[in-house]
Amino acid sequence: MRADSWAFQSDNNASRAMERTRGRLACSTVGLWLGLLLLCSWGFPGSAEPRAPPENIAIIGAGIGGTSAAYYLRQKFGNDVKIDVFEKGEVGGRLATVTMQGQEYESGGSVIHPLNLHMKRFVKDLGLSAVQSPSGLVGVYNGETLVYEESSWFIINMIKLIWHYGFQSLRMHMWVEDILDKFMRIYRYQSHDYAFSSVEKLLHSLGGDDYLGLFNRSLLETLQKAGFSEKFLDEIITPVMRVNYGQTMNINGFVGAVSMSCTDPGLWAVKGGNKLVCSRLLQASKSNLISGSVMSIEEKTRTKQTGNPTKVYEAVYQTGSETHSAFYDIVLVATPLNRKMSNITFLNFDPPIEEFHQYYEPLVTTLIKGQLNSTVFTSRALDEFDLGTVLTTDNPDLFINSIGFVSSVEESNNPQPKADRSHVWKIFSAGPLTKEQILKLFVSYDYAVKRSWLAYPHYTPPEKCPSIILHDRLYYLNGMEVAASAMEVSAVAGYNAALLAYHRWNGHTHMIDQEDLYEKLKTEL
Ligand SMILES: Cc1cc2nc3c(=O)[nH]c(=O)nc-3n(C[C@H](O)[C@H](O)[C@H](O)COP(=O)(O)OP(=O)(O)OC[C@H]3O[C@@H](n4cnc5c(N)ncnc54)[C@H](O)[C@@H]3O)c2cc1C
Ligand SMILES: CC(C)=CCC/C(C)=C/CC/C(C)=C/CSC[C@H](N)C(=O)O
Repeated sequence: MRADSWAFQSDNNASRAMERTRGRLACSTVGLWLGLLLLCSWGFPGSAEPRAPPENIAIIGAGIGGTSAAYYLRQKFGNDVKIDVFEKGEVGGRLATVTMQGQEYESGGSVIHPLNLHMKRFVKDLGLSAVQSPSGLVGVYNGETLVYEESSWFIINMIKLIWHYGFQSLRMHMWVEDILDKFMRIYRYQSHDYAFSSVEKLLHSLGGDDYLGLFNRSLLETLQKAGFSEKFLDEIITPVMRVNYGQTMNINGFVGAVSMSCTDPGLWAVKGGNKLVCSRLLQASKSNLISGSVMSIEEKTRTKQTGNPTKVYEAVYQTGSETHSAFYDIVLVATPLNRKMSNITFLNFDPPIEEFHQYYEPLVTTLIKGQLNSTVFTSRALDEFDLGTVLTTDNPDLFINSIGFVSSVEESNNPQPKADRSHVWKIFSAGPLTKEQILKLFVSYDYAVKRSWLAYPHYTPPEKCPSIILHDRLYYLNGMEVAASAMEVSAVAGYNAALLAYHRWNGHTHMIDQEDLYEKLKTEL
């Protein structure tokens, strides 16, 4: 009510009324100030003045997941927080190279999709450059013969594909494109700072129940229901799953689509090696790299300089033969949690943090410089053999998943064979190759280098992804690999965990697990 409306009343009434008004105004002014004070200390919804940042954050693992999380945590929390990144092996993790005759070759994560926007952005912002991945002709071998061979003539290829499989190849392409389009919604959500507390909620936000359904059903079931023929699935889809994930069509439909997207043109890699992205992210985030293995995490109460008792996490870690410990306000676990890969114990949590038993598929990468014995695959002589990659069908007699020629991390074009027609070839197999097996594949060879991996989750849908929030301020990134394992997915997981940690620290609940984000953000520029 406005005070001037009382001016027409009698003096007494007016003065009493004025007093009442002043009283009310005083009350409401006090109320207003109190309200303002409270809002300042709690934060305005939406435009929050963040609470003081955490003092110390730990990230366990310096692969692409951990280093991208460090980068985004720095952006969100600013320069006052100390970020320690623990790494028990090499920075890069599953992004790694092997050296042959002074040249480096990718032995882990190799190819990046042209629409992997986080990786693209990293390369641009961190002063790196991209090289095109080799795109030789592809053939499919079933143990007896090449059941499919690509031609260098686009039109002949189309005719061959339609002749063998009708329009299934085109339909497959459209199916993958739709899934990729929806995946790309995550970039919009993340650029608006939205975070998700579970992988299921993230997938659901991308495309609703159908999208989540992809993750819960096998690729085989999904594609059979969609009417793809057994011949097409055996001769085209299975070989692609074998080269990319070393598994069959029993993997989930989402990772199946991610794998199929590797048949798109324009795949690329980072000049000098993909692992450079990780070391540059560490530098750019001004993190402190600790070369050590984290053994346990336990919640403790500590009295900080302010005198207030505060809950923190104690990380016990080993560097060489020495054991140390340090305290953190927030911890991000950026490595698969299983005994063989990270062996981290969560001590005295109530309720206990569950043990994860995700089985990771053993896979061996062998790089060989030599002259291929093309007669293994075809009766044609080597000088008529023009395939750059041979994929294989699901035949138990075959001892390789694939073989393909590769270029070094410095080469920017398709590798040229040497005068003796020798190339560097990369072979994926479930186990290490014996000398006899190598001699079967090569007429002669100069060098062979192998690297064994626990490469990807063994996919067995329907699956439940581990929670991203393991405890109050303790986060887990690699549950996302249960949906699909790829560099870009780890970068998405790293960004999501950084946003989640930031919003939960500041109480921004409205930025977490928003429903219908796609619709809500449609009108935003
Ligand atoms: C052979 C192979 C080929 C691949 N090809 C591709 C590809 O072409 N394209 C693609 O996109 N993806 C590919 N991938 C998948 C991709 O490499 C991974 O999805 C991605 O690199 C995983 O990154 P990450 O940071 O989540 O995990 P990791 O890279 O595994 O990082 C985890 C890190 O944590 C460290 N660590 C573990 N425990 C501890 C501990 N207790 N204390 C301290 N440190 C610890 C590890 O040493 C490791 O460095 C491939 C993977 C393999 C193995
Ligand atoms: C996340 C999205 C939408 C796309 C990523 C596509 C991609 C690059 C997936 C990687 C799949 C993978 C694990 C490939 C391993 S083998 C790669 C290559 N054939 C090689 O020879 O090294």
